[in-house]
Amino acid sequence: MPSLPLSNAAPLPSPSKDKKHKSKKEKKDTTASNNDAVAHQLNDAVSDAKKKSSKKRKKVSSDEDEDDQKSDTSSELVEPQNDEGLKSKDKKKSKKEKNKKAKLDMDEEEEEEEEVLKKEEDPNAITNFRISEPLRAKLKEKGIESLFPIQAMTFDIILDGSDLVGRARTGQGKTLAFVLPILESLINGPAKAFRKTGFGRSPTVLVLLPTRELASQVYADFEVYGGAMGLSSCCLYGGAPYQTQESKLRRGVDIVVGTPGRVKDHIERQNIDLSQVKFRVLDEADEMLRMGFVEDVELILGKVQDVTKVQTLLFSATLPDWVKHISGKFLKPDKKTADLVGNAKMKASTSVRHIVLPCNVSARAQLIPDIIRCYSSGGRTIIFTEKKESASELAGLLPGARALHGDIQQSQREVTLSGFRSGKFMTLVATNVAARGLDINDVQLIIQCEPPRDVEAYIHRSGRTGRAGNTGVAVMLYDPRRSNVSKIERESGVKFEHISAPQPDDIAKAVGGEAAEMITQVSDSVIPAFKSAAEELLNNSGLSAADLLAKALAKAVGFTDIKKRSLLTSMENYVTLHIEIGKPMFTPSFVFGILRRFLPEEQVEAVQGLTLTADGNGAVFDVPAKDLDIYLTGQEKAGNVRLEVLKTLPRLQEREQSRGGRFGGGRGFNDRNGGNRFGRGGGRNGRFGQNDRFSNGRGNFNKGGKRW
Ligand SMILES: Nc1ncnc2c1ncn2[C@@H]1O[C@H](COP(=O)(O)OP(=O)(O)OP(=O)(O)O)[C@@H](O)[C@H]1O
Repeated sequence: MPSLPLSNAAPLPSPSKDKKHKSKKEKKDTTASNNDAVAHQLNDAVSDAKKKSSKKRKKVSSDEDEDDQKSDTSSELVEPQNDEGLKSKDKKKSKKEKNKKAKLDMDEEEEEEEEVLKKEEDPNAITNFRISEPLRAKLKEKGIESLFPIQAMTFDIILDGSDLVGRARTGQGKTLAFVLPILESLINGPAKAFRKTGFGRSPTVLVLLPTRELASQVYADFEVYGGAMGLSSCCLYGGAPYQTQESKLRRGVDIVVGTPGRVKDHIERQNIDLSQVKFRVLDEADEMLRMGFVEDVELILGKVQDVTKVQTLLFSATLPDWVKHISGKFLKPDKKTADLVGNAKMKASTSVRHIVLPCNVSARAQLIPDIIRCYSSGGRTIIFTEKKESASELAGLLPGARALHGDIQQSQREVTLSGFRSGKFMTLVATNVAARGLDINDVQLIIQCEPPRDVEAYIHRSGRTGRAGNTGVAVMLYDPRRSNVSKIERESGVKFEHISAPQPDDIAKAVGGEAAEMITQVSDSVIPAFKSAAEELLNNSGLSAADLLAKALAKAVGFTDIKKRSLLTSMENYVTLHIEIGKPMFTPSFVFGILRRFLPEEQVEAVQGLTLTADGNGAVFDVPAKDLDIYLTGQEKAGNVRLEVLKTLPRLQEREQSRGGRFGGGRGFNDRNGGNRFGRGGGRNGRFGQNDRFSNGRGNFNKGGKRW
């Protein structure tokens, strides 16, 4: 299979773009870029033009200066003007107009020069591609002046008619990588000849995506850019009324974007004729095929009349081997591959700070608001839970948060997502329904409540931030006793930053400035009104003015109390201890045996999260802060046992999860008693059964499970 270079470097536009469909200007430019001699000439021309332009600029500005000086002098005249004066003013006026015209001509010339320079400096400038004027204008309007690497790399391949498998990290613009060349092909390229026109026309483009939200996002892009080219689109997804979709299809559309379930329904209802489709796109292909949609996808794609005349494109940030294997089913043997991830170790977004933080299930709800305070930079946060119920429950516990998952009615899902996009609320708690593809402005922080079951989910969830060259933070909570953090680290190539729960100092640092700002913004008009109460407080509280002000600052940002958290489970009012006995420790039950030798049963029972250290020489566990002395004095009776309060958490032994078995399943966010407290044994099987998955257009996302 022909494969393109595995590199992250912005590729040069390929020579193939010179073959067809060029405007005069593009022809000139692209030919130059592919021919050294011409390139030289172009360079010379550019520098000549630059010189000329700077000379001209100098001339115009000196004329202007002169003129300005003269007019400055004349403006000093306050006497009524005689004829001479008027004549000289007319002269000046016409000179000024001439200069103005020269300046306008210059502006145009300069603009053109700038374009030439841009093309020279940036090989990915949109002017270097066969992108026609209306599309260029729309891209410019959206602030897009140059293509991202995956777009530049695949533009010609797609426009010239090849099937393609495309992979680039999250947020690198894969959507426009297929939208732009498809649109150009329909209007000015090979697909133009085949495109149906007129009322009731059948679609030429079919794009399939795994979720409704993603379908409507990609549809929006086709509306914007396709609309600029006079093409119409429709979006078919479940949970929305059939009627509107049907009437759009009846009127005829050029592009259909949808989820497999609803598209299949329309086929069965004979609402849609896919026989004339010339482009088939599988976006987030691996997810769609993994979710048991293979048969539906096959059925839908199989509706085209002549498969040899159809171009098929497959895109994702993750393309596991089994997808590459299956792609042979849908794509032609001479398909091209554009892989910007390739064999690179790092598969996840490189503009995201990837962090892991140990946390007991019961501590999540209290911990998350502080993580948001410390890491969201005031932007939006998306929190991922494994289960739908957990998403609803957590959204209910976090002020100003809303839930998004497959059990929520479609109309509500849309309201929620648009509220989040528009900034009506800043925290979204979602299942994997929001993991793929969603592109939401200013998402600064991703929190995953526990490690996902596979590396692809980690890559996509963390990729909801750090998009299009921006940076972001992804924090993953985990239970060190039973997590698959190392597996995710290994498979994603991410080097996780290990941190502990934010402590009062961290929180104060994060929100102290905001609190001070709030106080200083209060008008001085309040002082006379509140002064006597303030003085009374100062005199009677026994606290200094600074202490009282500290309290006021805390209260201004919502704190009436601030507690230390343990390093191990992130639980409030717990302290993390380290135990050593001068020889290796192999199992948690062995450590419990040791504790029983010198502690009353009640204290042993109160131990939380006991985990062996990675070096095998000790263990760590949490104890209630109020009983710390009982533990520390207890050790004095126990010979070679050394207990100490930890300041930083050492690397811990991880017990990797087997597929399908997870820890802590079914426990609520506030349930301290459920689950397997001492980490003995594995999780509960069937954790990823039916109710763990989000639903598709027909509520059956999980019908087949992974089959490849
Ligand atoms: N050439 C470009 N210049 C500037 N911004 C761009 C360009 N191309 C795309 N973008 C913006 O980059 C963002 C990410 O694009 P897109 O959603 O297509 O990424 P993606 O690679 O499909 O990500 P994911 O794998 O998460 O689905 C979008 O906001 C998009 O508008």
